[in-house]
Amino acid sequence: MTESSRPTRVLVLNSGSSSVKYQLLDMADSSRLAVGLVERIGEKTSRLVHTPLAGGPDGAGKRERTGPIADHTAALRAVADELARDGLGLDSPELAAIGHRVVHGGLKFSEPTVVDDAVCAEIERLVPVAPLHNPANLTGIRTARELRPDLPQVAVFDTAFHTTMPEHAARYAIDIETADAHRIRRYGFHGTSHAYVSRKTAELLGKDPADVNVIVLHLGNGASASAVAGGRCVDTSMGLTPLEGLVMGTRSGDIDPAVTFHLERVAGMSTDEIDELLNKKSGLVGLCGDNDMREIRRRVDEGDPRAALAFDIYIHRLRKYIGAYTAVLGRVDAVAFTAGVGENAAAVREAAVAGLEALGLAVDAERNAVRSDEPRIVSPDSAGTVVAVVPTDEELEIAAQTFALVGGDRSGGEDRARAGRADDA
Ligand SMILES: Nc1ncnc2c1ncn2[C@@H]1O[C@H](COP(=O)(O)OP(=O)(O)O)[C@@H](O)[C@H]1O
Ligand SMILES: CC(=O)OP(=O)(O)O
Ligand SMILES: [Mg+2]
Repeated sequence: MTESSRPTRVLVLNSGSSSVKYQLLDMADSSRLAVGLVERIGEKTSRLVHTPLAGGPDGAGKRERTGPIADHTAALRAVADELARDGLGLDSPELAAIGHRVVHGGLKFSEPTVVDDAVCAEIERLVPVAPLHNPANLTGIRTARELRPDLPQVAVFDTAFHTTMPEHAARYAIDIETADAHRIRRYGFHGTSHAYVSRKTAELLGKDPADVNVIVLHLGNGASASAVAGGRCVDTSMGLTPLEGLVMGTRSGDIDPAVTFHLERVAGMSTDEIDELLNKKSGLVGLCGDNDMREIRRRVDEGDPRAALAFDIYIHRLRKYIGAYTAVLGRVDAVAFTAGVGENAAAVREAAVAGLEALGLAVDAERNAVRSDEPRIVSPDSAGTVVAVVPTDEELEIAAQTFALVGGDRSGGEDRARAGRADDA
């Protein structure tokens, strides 16, 4: 780095309840310098996998270490040590900022925001509506601030992209005073992915995002659908929390809310037990004991009826959302599949649109079977609506938003961040 050049590197942290995923990117050319993952934090068998990529994208220098990592603070210190071993330490003057995925930003944050004490306090206030995610996000931010107090830390919120939803999509039909008193409404999540994928889908179609209507199906462990009209989110399947909507790895998605009263009154379960049941013991794992779609497909192919039922319920819900968002959008230019399941499970894509020719939807078996990291069309040329696989890249999007906010130097970011905020949550 010469004296006049500005730092261009951004470290992105995605802290989950028991894991930290991270990437170091150079935003001068959007290249990746290192990627890694710490998993099973808090257990004896924690594992850190670190891959430096500066010497080439083959991952040849991959390093792995196992052994207890007590908490997220220890995990981030271990990540900092690994980066330092490659000469990419957090003390580097080439680091422009650290970007953090924050799952719940309420209504206050519709833009990426430079973190200060007030922002931390707001993320903390939202813990009850993102109990699996916000506490880990906050620990990541606090540790990173301790390690580099001089560096801008930018929070990029999962909820931000969905703040454009119209009131009729964002509100629940419950007593309006009660809802407002407790800020109960639909916020939506995975917004960084929905924004990135809807934009990439327009690119794949050779069109301006403003001219394209897309249904994005983000199918990972957590899963959500969104309806994006001309680049703006108009509806999404997750709600007050990431529990609503599609069937997920361990979450139920939509249920009759009276199921919870019934569990309490008739089954004698506590609120915490019901929370745990719906968030961690439901969805695919609750239905068939597995939450990994690869394993479920293997069992389906072997004729396992429980796995087949779980798969069918998952697909049925997905198809209902495709139908619903077709009605919400009126005209659908593309349906884009993304995240671990959406990008890799051809059987899910095929089943999700089977028999929907009347909606213009179909997959071409040969195209659908292709494995690739590139965005690609899997529908036949004759289909009225494009079905596409568009790999998501939340880390790149977080890095880009972070870098754009701090302007590649350490001034000005805060004012712009504040200007981007809505009035109140
Ligand atoms: N080849 C594959 N076929 C089917 N499913 C896959 C494949 N690879 C990954 N998955 C699914 O992707 C899921 C993880 O997706 P991902 O987007 O990484 O989730 P998250 O970010 O929520 O951890 C796994 O649970 C697994 O079911
Ligand atoms: C919001 C959410 O569900 O995130 P994840 O898929 O990472 O659990
Ligand atoms: Mg994910």
